[in-house]
Amino acid sequence: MKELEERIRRDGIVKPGNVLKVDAFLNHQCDVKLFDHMGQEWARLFAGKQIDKILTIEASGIGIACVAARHFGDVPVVFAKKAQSINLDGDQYVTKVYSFTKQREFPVIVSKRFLNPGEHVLLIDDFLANGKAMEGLIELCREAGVVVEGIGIAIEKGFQDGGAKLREAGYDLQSLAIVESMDPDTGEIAFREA
Ligand SMILES: O=P(O)(O)OC[C@H]1O[C@H](OP(=O)(O)OP(=O)(O)O)[C@H](O)[C@@H]1O
Ligand SMILES: O=c1[nH]c(=O)c2nc[nH]c2[nH]1
Repeated sequence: MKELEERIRRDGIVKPGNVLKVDAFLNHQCDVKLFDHMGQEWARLFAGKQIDKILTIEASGIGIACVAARHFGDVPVVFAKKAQSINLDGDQYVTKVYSFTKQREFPVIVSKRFLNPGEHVLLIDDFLANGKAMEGLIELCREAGVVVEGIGIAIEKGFQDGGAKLREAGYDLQSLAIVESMDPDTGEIAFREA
């Protein structure tokens, strides 16, 4: 998606350690108009699929998933929580995920009330790196008996192996921008050709 690639080139900062900082528009300050265009693009890419619900993971996936839902018939958005809370009651699907930016493991929790067997779910997130967040969500979906119709990612870092693993496993993975390489010294970013 050209608009997203141009925005990454303009406002993204390449940091050491394979980190792309896009907090000016994606995961701290949010450009809602850009999110809307991303939702529109996913709706085009997943056209014809049955999507009953969107599932994402806190924190950065939530805003993007909510705006995207407007393009999927206002389906509900469920986000997996990364901490237990007195507000989380009843039966839960729980797994663990290693957080790329926080560099530690978190529980990943969804109340059983919000994932019903047989539902068709679209997974959405801001980043795909090593695939740990997606693996966690897929595990919860497997436990719940829901069908993963597709995976929509804003930025995939193609030089990390999350995307390759998911495609190999047969998932319909649609990343709006795939960073092929990035250089923290020059700030140069190369995208995979569509
Ligand atoms: O493919 P992976 O290696 O799992 O990396 C991608 C995940 O990393 C980030 O989550 P993180 O927990 O770092 O930050 P967040 O709380 O801002 O979402 C991002 O939001 C994705 O969920
Ligand atoms: O802001 C971010 N930049 C990244 O490079 C990244 N990788 C996973 N999650 C990420 N979040």
